[in-house]
Amino acid sequence: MIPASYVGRFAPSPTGPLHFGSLVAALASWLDARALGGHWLVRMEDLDRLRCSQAAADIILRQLEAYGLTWDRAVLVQSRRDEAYAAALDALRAQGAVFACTCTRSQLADAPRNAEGELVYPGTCRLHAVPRGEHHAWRVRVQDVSVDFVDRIRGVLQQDLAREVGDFVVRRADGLFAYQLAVVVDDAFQGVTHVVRGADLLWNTPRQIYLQRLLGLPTPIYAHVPLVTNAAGQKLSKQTLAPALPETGRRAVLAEALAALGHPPPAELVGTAPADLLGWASAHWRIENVPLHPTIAKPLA
Ligand SMILES: Nc1ncnc2c1ncn2[C@@H]1O[C@H](COP(=O)(O)OP(=O)(O)OP(=O)(O)O)[C@@H](O)[C@H]1O
Ligand SMILES: N[C@@H](CCC(=O)O)C(=O)O
Ligand SMILES: [Zn+2]
Repeated sequence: MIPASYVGRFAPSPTGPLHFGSLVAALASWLDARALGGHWLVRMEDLDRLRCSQAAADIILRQLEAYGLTWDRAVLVQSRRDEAYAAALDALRAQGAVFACTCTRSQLADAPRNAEGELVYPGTCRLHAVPRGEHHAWRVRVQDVSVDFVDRIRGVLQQDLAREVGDFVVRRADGLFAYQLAVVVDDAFQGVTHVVRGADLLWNTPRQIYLQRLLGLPTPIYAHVPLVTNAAGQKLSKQTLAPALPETGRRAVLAEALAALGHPPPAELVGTAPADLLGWASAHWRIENVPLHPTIAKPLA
């Protein structure tokens, strides 16, 4: 069934140019929006001012354009949205859903870790009614609930938030708002109905749904596409030195990205212009054909 109004989005962090892995995520999100007659938005997630730059944001937009991934409406930039995030934090404070945490990294060094290697907050500052000290983070008090959601690719998923994540940070001690809060506020602000993104973010989803419920915001429909890995089996990323998307040979790269998403173009279309490949792909897009396994090796990585 085609939704009455579909809004999708791609939300890169402008810490460097897009690589083949980010192209696969952007392409999946764009195709899903176009195939279902929706709008597709771009949001620059530049919360971390030190790691992000305007130059990288400009390059990303140029890369998306060059690969034919056109967006609707103006690009939303998170570094200009502090007021909205502060209002959301106030709303959480007003309902006693957050507490100030003064734990330092070293104090938390022995805390348990979850399967993703993330620290599970041991609850140290939960019971302090007032902040102890000036520099403190704000953490959401996670009740003993499990969050269920249906991923369009991965099916029904469930996470015991208290056990697997614990109270999580919504504003860091250095004053920066956390990704989890910003993404929830902005997805709602932009009217996003469908999130299609990489599986590296799969287990962030329950935290985001938890915040949406606390803030009275709608929950989008989620789909997480497989992560592209390099020859060493690592996620393609800036940290693993994934090369920037090439400026030549885009047709072949796009065909490779479509194949990674379970939509290899027919032989006669390989080598045609990006717009033709994308036209074919949006007409043939079936999210159920996206591979289910969590990673895909990039042949030439
Ligand atoms: N190797 C990958 N395979 C599939 N999707 C990916 C991969 N790397 C990033 N993505 C997706 O790209 C989107 C934009 O993320 P962004 O470009 O900010 O990547 P990132 O994870 O910050 O990259 P990096 O790890 O290179 O810093 C997200 O939806 C993310 O899930
Ligand atoms: N900016 C996030 C992605 C946000 C999202 O798609 O929810 C990242 O760098 O991975
Ligand atoms: Zn603490």
